[in-house]
Amino acid sequence: MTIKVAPSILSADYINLQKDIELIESAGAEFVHIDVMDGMFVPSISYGPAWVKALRPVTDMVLDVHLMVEQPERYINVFAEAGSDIIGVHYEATPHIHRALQQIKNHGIKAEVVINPGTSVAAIEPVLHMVDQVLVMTVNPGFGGQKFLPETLEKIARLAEIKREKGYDYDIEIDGGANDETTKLAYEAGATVAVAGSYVFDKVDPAAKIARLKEVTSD
Ligand SMILES: O=C(CO)[C@@H](O)[C@H](O)COP(=O)(O)O
Ligand SMILES: [Fe+2]
Repeated sequence: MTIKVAPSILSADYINLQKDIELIESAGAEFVHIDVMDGMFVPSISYGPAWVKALRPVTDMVLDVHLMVEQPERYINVFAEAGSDIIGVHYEATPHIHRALQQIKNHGIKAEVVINPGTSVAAIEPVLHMVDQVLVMTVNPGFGGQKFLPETLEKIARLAEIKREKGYDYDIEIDGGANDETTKLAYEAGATVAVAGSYVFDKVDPAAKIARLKEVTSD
């Protein structure tokens, strides 16, 4: 088995996005990670549902939408209708995380709960039975190119333990500062999906970077 790779288009070439999408897909990436930022929950503003709609017909990769927005309930329907396969909502962004996850599932797509580095696994235990994926932020959200926070490894291991104990089958995704070294550590702790933005796109050969993430996690 190897980790599933989810390149984040936050670090892609927006003018030639289709070229980057084709490149990562042919290199074996399973997911494409779409970071939606509202300028409130995080300082940056990125892109909206029109991007998901535009990407849908040009790829078979899983469209993995990470909503970094306040009160994500306001936007779940439009992102689902745009063609998202997975929608992730932050525990910290709504007082109604259970309802937000239900709202995603009502569209017949996968629901993901996301936790910031300062949030414990215990906070989301009551909703783990209903999620398809848990995203452990391995940096504070808002920007690409930050350094992986090693203290998040403990949370990955705890989520893997709960998964085994309770017989859940959610994917455990990491996001932020992923490279060949940090992805290997996260994989060993139990991560099954790695988001990688700058590591994949900032260097000369994205396909080689994807292959490297697969190589360091093959067992
Ligand atoms: O959600 C986010 C940032 O908030 C990410 O998905 C970034 O796009 C990851 O970028 P790298 O740390 O891999 O450069
Ligand atoms: Fe992300």
